[in-house]
Parts: sequence; C-alpha cells; structure tokens
Amino acid sequence: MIERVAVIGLGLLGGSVGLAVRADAPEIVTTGYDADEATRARATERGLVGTVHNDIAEAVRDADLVLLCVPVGAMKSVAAKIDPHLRGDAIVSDVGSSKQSVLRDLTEALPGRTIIPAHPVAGTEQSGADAGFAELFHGRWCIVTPPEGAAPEALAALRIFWQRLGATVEIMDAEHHDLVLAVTSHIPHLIAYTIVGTASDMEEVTRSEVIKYSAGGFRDFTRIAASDPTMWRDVFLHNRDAVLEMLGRFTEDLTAMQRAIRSGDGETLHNMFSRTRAIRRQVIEQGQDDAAPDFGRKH
Ligand SMILES: NC(=O)C1=CN([C@@H]2O[C@H](COP(=O)(O)OP(=O)(O)OC[C@H]3O[C@@H](n4cnc5c(N)ncnc54)[C@H](O)[C@@H]3O)[C@@H](O)[C@H]2O)C=CC1
Ligand SMILES: O=C(O)C(=O)Cc1ccc(O)cc1
Repeated sequence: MIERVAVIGLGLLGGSVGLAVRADAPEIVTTGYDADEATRARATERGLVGTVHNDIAEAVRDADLVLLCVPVGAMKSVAAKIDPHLRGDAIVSDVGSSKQSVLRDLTEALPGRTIIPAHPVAGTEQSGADAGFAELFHGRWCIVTPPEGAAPEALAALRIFWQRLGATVEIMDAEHHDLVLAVTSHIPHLIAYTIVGTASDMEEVTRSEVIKYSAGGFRDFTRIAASDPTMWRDVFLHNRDAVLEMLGRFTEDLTAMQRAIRSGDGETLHNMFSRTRAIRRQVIEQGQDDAAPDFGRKH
C-alpha cells in the first residue's frame, strides 16, 4: 500500500493529485517540489501537498510513490536528479500524455528502479499552481502502461492509488496508448491550434470579424488552443511517430472531403456527417462527453 507520495511538478496535474489525495485518501502523506519558485510559493498557500520542499532530494527521500507531473520533455532530467535520493523500494510513475518516450527516458535515467508509467486521461486547458482541483480524476480513465515484467505488487498498489482518487484503471501497452491518444487527443489539439492560428492570420483581412463572430465551433476550438504551449510542444515532439502516422490518415480523409466539396458530391458529405453524428451519440451514451471540463469522463 502507498503511504507517502512525492509529487514533482505542482501545476494542473500535480496540484490535482495533491488535492485529490487530501480529499479521497487523507492518510497518505504528500510532499512536493516544483522547479519554479513562484509555483512552490503558491502551492504552499493553496496546500496542494502536505509539505512543499525547495530541494527535490528532500521531496522524494521518504516516498514510496514518486509521481512525475512535469511536461514529457522534462521527465528524463527530473528522473536523473531524483535517482540518487530514492528509497530502494520506491515506485516511480508519471502522468505524461505520451507513454513510449517516457518509458524509454525513465528506464535510461533510473536503472534498476521500479518504473510504471501512467496517464490519467483527465485535464483542462488551464495550467499552473492555481489550476488544480480535487475532483479532476473522478469518473475518468487512468491508462497504466507497465513495462514487460513489471512487479505485480507495484502495479496493484498504483492501481489502487488511482482508483482511490476516483479513476478507473486500464492497462495498455505504451505503443498502443500512443496511437490511440494521437488520434483522440493529440491531433484534435493540433487541429485546434492550427484553425485558430489560420483564423487569426485572416483577421487582418476581415478586420476583427473572426473574434466578433466567433460563435459555436470556433469558440470551442479556442478553448483547446489555449492549452499550455510547453506541455503540447513536448507532446508532439515525443509522440512524433504516432502523430505523423495518424496525421497521414487524417490528411487523406480531409482530401477526400475537399474533393467531395469541389465536385458537388453531396452524398459523400452526407454519409460522412451521418456516420460521425452516430459516433457522437455513442460517446454520450458511454459517458464520454467532451464538453469542458468533462474531457475523459467515463461515467
Ligand atoms: N493539462 C492536461 O490537461 C493534462 C496534462 N497531462 C500531462 O501532465 C503533465 C503535467 O502537465 P500540467 O500539469 O498540465 O502542466 P502545468 O504546466 O500545469 O504543470 C507542470 C509543472 O511542472 C513544473 N516543471 C517543469 N519542469 C520541471 C522540472 N524540470 N522540475 C520540476 N518541475 C518542473 C512547471 O514549473 C509546472 O509547474 C504533462 O506531462 C502533461 O502531458 C496529463 C493529462 C492531462
Ligand atoms: O481540455 C481538454 O479538452 C483536454 O483534452 C484535456 C487533456 C489534455 C491532455 C491529456 O493528456 C488528457 C486530457
């Protein structure tokens, strides 16, 4: 059983883990560290974890679970920093949005350690020490991607930890995780960033009409496109192969739609829109409503 959790990175995910432990598993002792001094100060004010340390070594020293809640591009350097200070039996896990690169980075930086990467599929477009909230994981999936031969007791302990925070745990291979998340999360974010960028480039031509009449669809895209730039830069650089593979397929489908529009092929358009409308119904029936902040909701 997990008794002491160290949270490294006290932004949206790390802060939410700390607050969720306090609410749902209050006997677990929490410590935390963030590289940013202002974030550490705010984390102390908000009581995101029991003790915020100025030294990462102090934060992890007694922990039986260390959760890395930093951008995926920072996982390796953080892992290398904590390695000399970890307990021999500590489990090292994370919350990163891509999993193959994290598994590779942690395995290299933490030889001989118990490493079990995970991804709670729960979040918002907000970031930083003020963004976290205790209920973030309620009714959401947490995808755990253990390496081959991972210690079963450690996996069981991590599963119970996430279940106590309200999540339902699914075990998946890291490669499969990265393909699935590329199409369900990473490419949708790329599309949102791109369409908002394109519209804003057009704004010079349309003199502010883009903002003024930003109703419905475009407004939803601006929420996603407000997501943290550092975090998302790292996701695309670290899940490159899966994103490029899925982007290739998406581009082919988009080109087929372009052709249908140009040639006046209403049947193709209508067929596609009917198919996607049915998928939306299934998403709602399964409780996977995508309206903010319910992304990733299971129930
Ligand atoms: N934002 C979201 O909706 C979700 C994010 N994730 C993943 O969670 C992780 C954290 O993301 P957020 O909490 O959203 O970002 P965030 O920007 O709110 O928090 C990240 C924190 O890490 C700190 N940090 C960065 N480099 C560090 C280092 N070297 N040492 C110590 N602290 C460092 C930053 O100062 C910041 O406070 C990312 O890997 C992301 O992919 C997973 C699920 C959802
Ligand atoms: O805000 C939204 O709609 C999200 O998509 C949140 C999110 C972002 C990244 C993840 O890895 C999981 C969930």
